[in-house]
Amino acid sequence: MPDTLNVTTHSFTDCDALAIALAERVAERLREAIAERGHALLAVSGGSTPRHFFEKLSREALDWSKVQVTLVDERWVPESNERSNAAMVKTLLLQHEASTAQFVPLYTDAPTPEAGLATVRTRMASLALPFDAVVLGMGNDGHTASFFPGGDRLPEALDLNNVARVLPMRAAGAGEPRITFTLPALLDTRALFLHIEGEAKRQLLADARMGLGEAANFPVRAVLVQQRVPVAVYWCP
Ligand SMILES: O=C(O)[C@H](O)[C@@H](O)[C@H](O)[C@H](O)COP(=O)(O)O
Repeated sequence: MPDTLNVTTHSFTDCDALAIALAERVAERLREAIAERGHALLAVSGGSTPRHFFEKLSREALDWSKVQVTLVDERWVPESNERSNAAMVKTLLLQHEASTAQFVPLYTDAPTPEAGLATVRTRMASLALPFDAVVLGMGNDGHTASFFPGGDRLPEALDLNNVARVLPMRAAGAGEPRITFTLPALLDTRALFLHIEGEAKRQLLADARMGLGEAANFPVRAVLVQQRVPVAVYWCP
């Protein structure tokens, strides 16, 4: 059901149905890209929400050897750390059918994201942009990717005229330093999904979209009000 010009919400009665539907939709985009261009590029989120979606997507039959997978953002921790998004993607997504996909990490072994930035930028320059699908999540504080409220480089990250694709980000609510694709980089996609679960996030997203109260300043609002690419919200209770 279209909510506004740019946001369409797909609501599911249970989260298993959502994971199946989102996996099918993303797989379809990847197959189309491979048919049209010979390769596909997918960016996914970390955090806890996408786990079930990753498992479903990993079983989708397509030529995964032609797919590059990266993250919309990463916590600056090695893969041995349980908070590593890369480790989760490798375990839950790059298995089964998807085991032959090429993973392009945002993390390097530099001590900080600032110190690793040049290496990450070089690595990301090899991506065959635009993305074919970007799957965002959202935190309870209204962040998406690493666009955290109060983030030290938030204005730069949300600046639609910024030519930088990746930026370090530090914020009180982030847990650890982060590295993130910028908003204009993430909007350079053929399909944009926002996957959220639970009533609290549904309400928060609705408030952010309407610009109500505290949510008017939540970074996720920048994704909802931009007019570059339609947003498909996938929600389950
Ligand atoms: O590294 C991360 O933290 C994510 O990429 C982040 O942007 C995530 O999407 C939200 O924090 C939601 O996280 P949950 O799914 O755990 O609520």
